Amino acid sequence: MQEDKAPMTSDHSKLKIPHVLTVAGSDSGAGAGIQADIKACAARGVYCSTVITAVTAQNTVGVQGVNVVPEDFVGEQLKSVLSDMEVDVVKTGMLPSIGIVNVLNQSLREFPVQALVVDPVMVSTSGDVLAGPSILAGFREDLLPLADIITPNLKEASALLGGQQLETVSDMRSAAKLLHDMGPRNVLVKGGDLPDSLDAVDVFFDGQDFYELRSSRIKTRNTHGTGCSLASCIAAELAKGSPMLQAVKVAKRHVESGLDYSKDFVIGNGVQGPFDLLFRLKSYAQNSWRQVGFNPNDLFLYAVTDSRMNKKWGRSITDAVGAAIEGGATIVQLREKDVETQGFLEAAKACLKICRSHGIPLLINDRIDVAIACDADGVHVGQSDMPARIARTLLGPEKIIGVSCKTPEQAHQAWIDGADYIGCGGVYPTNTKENNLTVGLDGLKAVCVASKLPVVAIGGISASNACSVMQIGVPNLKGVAVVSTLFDRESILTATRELHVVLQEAASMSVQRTH
Ligand SMILES: Cc1ncc(COP(=O)(O)OP(=O)(O)O)c(N)n1
Ligand SMILES: Cc1nc(C(=O)O)sc1CCOP(=O)(O)O
Ligand SMILES: [Mg+2]
Repeated sequence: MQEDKAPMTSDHSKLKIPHVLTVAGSDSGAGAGIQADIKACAARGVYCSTVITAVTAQNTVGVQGVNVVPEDFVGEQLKSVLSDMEVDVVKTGMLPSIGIVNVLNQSLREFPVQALVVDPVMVSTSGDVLAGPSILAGFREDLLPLADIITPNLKEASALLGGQQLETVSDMRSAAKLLHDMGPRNVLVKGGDLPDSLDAVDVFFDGQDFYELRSSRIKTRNTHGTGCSLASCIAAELAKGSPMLQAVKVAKRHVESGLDYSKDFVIGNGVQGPFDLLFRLKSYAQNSWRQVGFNPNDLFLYAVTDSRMNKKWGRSITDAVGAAIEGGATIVQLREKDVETQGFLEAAKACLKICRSHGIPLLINDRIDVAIACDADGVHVGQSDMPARIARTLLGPEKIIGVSCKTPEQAHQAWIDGADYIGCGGVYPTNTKENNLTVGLDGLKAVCVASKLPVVAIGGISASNACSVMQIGVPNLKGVAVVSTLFDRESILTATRELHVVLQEAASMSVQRTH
């Protein structure tokens, strides 16, 4: 042992991460199996280790091949993880041989865990058989009695019950009861394939009470992996310490949202596509997988909307935003102070469409919730709004965050908090924002000089004074943000064009000065 190395410590009290071990097959198409389990646990914020029982060649068409991992090596993987890594919950998926069922059984007796979730995978959703009838006996005799919950679909429940037909919710209740008699402490019979059912109904039985868990049926071909993901979400919630029914309900809701978010994905040519539980992929649904990121030059002509002005001139917010973009606005902020949340969200979605079609970023003033709900490009917050640091946590690393600052200290804090730019004002007195402190050109300059972030000037700026603002001679002042100059005018298009011309002239003058 090297003398200068710090001794290993076994102090695990620092942060115990909930841990699910999934014992399942690999799905090369990554919709189901081990891949789905890892995604589900990640989405639920739980660590996931893996024991691979088989490697399958599969895609959206079906299963083309299965290579079963020798049972000794499954045992070796189980021992590696269970002997060392403090697993809370074991979740099983594809167990393709009776030998593997036996090895698992022995391992669980040697290394007991808090809970065992058994998803009795036998037939893939494409109809391919993943575990033959010989395994049924192993399931029934060895695994079900150890399980805290089993999660069969209708076909699997029927197979475990010797081929009994299950066609109604009442059949599902009887099946849940019979399966419960085989030893598991809880049973969830999934009714996704129930004929003539408008809702998706699952029956949960805890040995005493039945619960019919209903949700609306989401029309999509992308359902491959829902079973594995549901069982993994249940395991993840149990690992966090949730009671069983609560874990099942949360998992079901999570899978439903995943189905909804990924319902329009086009992956593969087969009849059944994968769905994805990593919600951030939802932005794919809006085609916003374009490269994202903040370009400080976008602050050049920053249009900030105002619902009162639109009302006064009798125009819709979408017309206002469209005209500002046509006139040369390079970024748009929706600052709708007196609209209700639902109206704001609808307006934001409509404006986002227009902005995306022109490659113009759209930010939301104050309302992080609305920005998240419509997947806007970012937010602008002031000193008494949601702190930028928290906004960053909520919005993630890619979204744009702007912060209003009137002093160098605030500018420094905005940088520490992970903001992308600073809005500094009021440069001049303004009627748009009540009781706004005017900092003047000197105040603007002091903030720009202190700021490590790009700055946009705001407050009382118009085509007649924008040139003086841009000429204060600091390289990180990137543009002006304006409300009334654009939106309290008869023609937004003309007003934006006028300001754009002035800003371009100011920019070319500053280029001439530096040469
Ligand atoms: C670009 C830009 N700069 C400053 C502000 C003002 O934000 P805030 O101080 O939060 O005031 P309200 O706009 O919320 O009244 C801004 N909106 N945009
Ligand atoms: C929204 C806002 N913030 C300001 C600040 O000083 O932070 S001034 C302001 C209003 C800007 O409107 P107009 O362009 O009509 O003067
Ligand atoms: Mg604000």
